[in-house]
Amino acid sequence: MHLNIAVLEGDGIGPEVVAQSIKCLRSVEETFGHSFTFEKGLIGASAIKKTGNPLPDETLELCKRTDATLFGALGLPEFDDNPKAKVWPEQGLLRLRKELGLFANIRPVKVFPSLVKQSPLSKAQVQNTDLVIFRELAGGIYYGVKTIDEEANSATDTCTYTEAEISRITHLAFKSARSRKKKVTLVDKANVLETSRLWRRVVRSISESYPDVELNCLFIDNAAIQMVLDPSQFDVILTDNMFGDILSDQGSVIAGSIGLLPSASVGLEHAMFEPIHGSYPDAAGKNIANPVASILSMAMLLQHFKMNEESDAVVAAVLKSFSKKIVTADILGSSKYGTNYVGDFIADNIMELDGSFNINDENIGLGKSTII
Ligand SMILES: NC(=O)C1=CN([C@@H]2O[C@H](COP(=O)(O)OP(=O)(O)OC[C@H]3O[C@@H](n4cnc5c(N)ncnc54)[C@H](O)[C@@H]3O)[C@@H](O)[C@H]2O)C=CC1
Ligand SMILES: CC(C)CC(=O)C(=O)O
Ligand SMILES: [Mg+2]
Repeated sequence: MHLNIAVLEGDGIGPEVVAQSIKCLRSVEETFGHSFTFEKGLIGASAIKKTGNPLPDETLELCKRTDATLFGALGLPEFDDNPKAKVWPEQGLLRLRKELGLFANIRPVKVFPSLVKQSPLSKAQVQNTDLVIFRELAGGIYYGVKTIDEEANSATDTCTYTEAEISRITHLAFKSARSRKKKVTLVDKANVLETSRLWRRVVRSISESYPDVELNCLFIDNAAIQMVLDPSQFDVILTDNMFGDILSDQGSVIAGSIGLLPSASVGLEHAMFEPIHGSYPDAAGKNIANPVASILSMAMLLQHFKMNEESDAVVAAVLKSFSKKIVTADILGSSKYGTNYVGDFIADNIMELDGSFNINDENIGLGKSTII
């Protein structure tokens, strides 16, 4: 298969972790006889510095005409909370997601057997954790009307959702649950927020079309507790943009490190694959960032194109790196291995599987039918 992939490295550790994914894709290309081409685009702080725009037109056009986008991370401290900044790197990512129609961000949270000890939770609490968060990605408070009144020192952010926005991701979440443990948990704040009440009405109504899937609803504050106490109780978590953003970072602690968790951002026409972490500016250029979240996001890209054997081969190589303790310091404090070394090891160990690797036990937590 030939794929033309847009590569948006972004800022901070973005370029370093994406470089490892490309290395691994070269290995997949060689092992399985595919052909991948890569076209780079600017986004984020580096795009602002070069063009004044966090999402230049060429980048948007690139992502629209290529088969898929591999994204690193963006953001730099000089822009964060800076009242003098006129534009923020994050505006580039939010606009990109909107323009590409990426309405669902699928974030699997899996505790890999060889990393159970890395979780701050006990083995009993985490060993059966295998959940996936369906985070609405194109609406909600991140996109609502904002105001700032400098004189009065007051500001507004507005959270808006429509039935159509809730409905499209809800169907995806229920379809995913059907191929998993048949359970959807809607996480919201319906005791306070009108948008959450709308979510409940729409989701409950849609759930009637999926009688084989159990639906329950949980307030976000309780969900945060439950996720730490007993993450294995969850299968598919369906939630809005901001709650999903925050809850998935919490999930990453359970898995052992935010440097492990991948995601797929999908819509009807386009798809983008991005680690859940940010640009970790303190680590930029130090060769210490964990590349696994980016590499597993790339594995989700392969799944998206039905290259399941190829995706499994990447996951198998990642698992081998865990079992041989070829990991970065966020996983094992005493580790002396850097981003590049771990990336090289994983790329070198991508090979056709001989059948002894049971992907059903060791997958990255994503049922094969979850991606549209
Ligand atoms: N998708 C994106 O591009 C995102 C961008 N951001 C931006 O990133 C910048 C930094 O934000 P933070 O809140 O510090 O979040 P962050 O995710 O960049 O880093 C938080 C902490 O997570 C750990 N971490 C993150 N990635 C890691 C990796 N690959 N390997 C090992 N450890 C890792 C580090 O301990 C780090 O201090 C900000 O400008 C923020 O707006 C934040 C989240 C997502
Ligand atoms: C710009 C932010 C919404 C990025 C982020 O934190 C995320 O998508 O996880
Ligand atoms: Mg986030």
